[in-house]
Amino acid sequence: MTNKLGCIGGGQMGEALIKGILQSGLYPKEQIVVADPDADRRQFLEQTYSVATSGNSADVWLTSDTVILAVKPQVMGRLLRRDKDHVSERHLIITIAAGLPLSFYNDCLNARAYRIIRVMPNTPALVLEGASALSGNENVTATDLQQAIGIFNSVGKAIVVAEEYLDAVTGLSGSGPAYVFTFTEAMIDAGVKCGLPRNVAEALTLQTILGSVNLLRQSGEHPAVQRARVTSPGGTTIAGLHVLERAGFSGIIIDAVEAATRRSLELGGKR
Ligand SMILES: NC(=O)C1=CN([C@@H]2O[C@H](COP(=O)(O)OP(=O)(O)OC[C@H]3O[C@@H](n4cnc5c(N)ncnc54)[C@H](OP(=O)(O)O)[C@@H]3O)[C@@H](O)[C@H]2O)C=CC1
Ligand SMILES: O=C(O)[C@@H]1CCC=N1
Repeated sequence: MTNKLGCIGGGQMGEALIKGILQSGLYPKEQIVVADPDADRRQFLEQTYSVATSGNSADVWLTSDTVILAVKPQVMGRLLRRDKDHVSERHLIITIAAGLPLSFYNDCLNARAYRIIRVMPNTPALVLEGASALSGNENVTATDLQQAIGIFNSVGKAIVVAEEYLDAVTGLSGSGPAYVFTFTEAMIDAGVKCGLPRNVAEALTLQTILGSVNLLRQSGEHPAVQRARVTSPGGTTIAGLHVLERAGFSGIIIDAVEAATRRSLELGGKR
């Protein structure tokens, strides 16, 4: 047992997980190694997080018992077929790639006995507020699952789901931060359009979103109940909500999550 955590792919999500894991203290920097082909990227990761890096993913398999696969789904097959001689039963393989089913990994590695956990995290892991759902294959033990839950709980909240749900998770919470950022940007612009200085619009928008989420969490009430409390008869809110619903706001959000879920299924070759 080396107890090292390896990450193959030091891009947006690899970095988010490393930063979050270091911040949480789950692994010290000495126990983390990251592989990425881009020398500038490796230098950035070394300088920013003081972790070891390598341009060759084989180094990660050699030094680590737990390996997070954080490369794009489109390059995963090539990577696994190239690295398969370095992979063994001692590895706990954790993949965060969108769409690719657990069966894909065993097919690429020509093996049935590997312990593989598929996870869909999201970028708020950077600030320890990530949302992750995960599912393991038939070889995964309760200890493996606890280890993966520990890693993703260290950067937010992790839940175990049946694998069949992971494409919908990808469409909802994996891609979700992008919808929230788009909504946030639109709210800020709306404040500016209505005459607020940009910094005022930004501060009010961020606090409104944060406060609304905390209110939902702490009250435990359905969003519709809280929405009704904001909406005075004949008042301002109903005027705004009328415009949102006439434009199909709820339907657009549902369509977006459904489209992203469909794309995840496509990436996995299911449609
Ligand atoms: N971004 C997100 O919000 C989320 C992403 N994911 C999943 O995480 C994975 C990574 O996504 P993301 O971080 O956004 O993508 P990025 O493109 O930012 O990161 C992928 C990194 O992997 C590197 N890479 C490519 N080939 C290899 C290789 N053979 N060995 C080691 N590293 C390699 C890439 O280098 P180079 O660019 O030089 O090729 C790049 O730095 C994807 O599978 C995605 O589906 C999951 C949840 C959320
Ligand atoms: O856009 C993507 O494909 C990845 C997966 C979920 C979030 N980002």
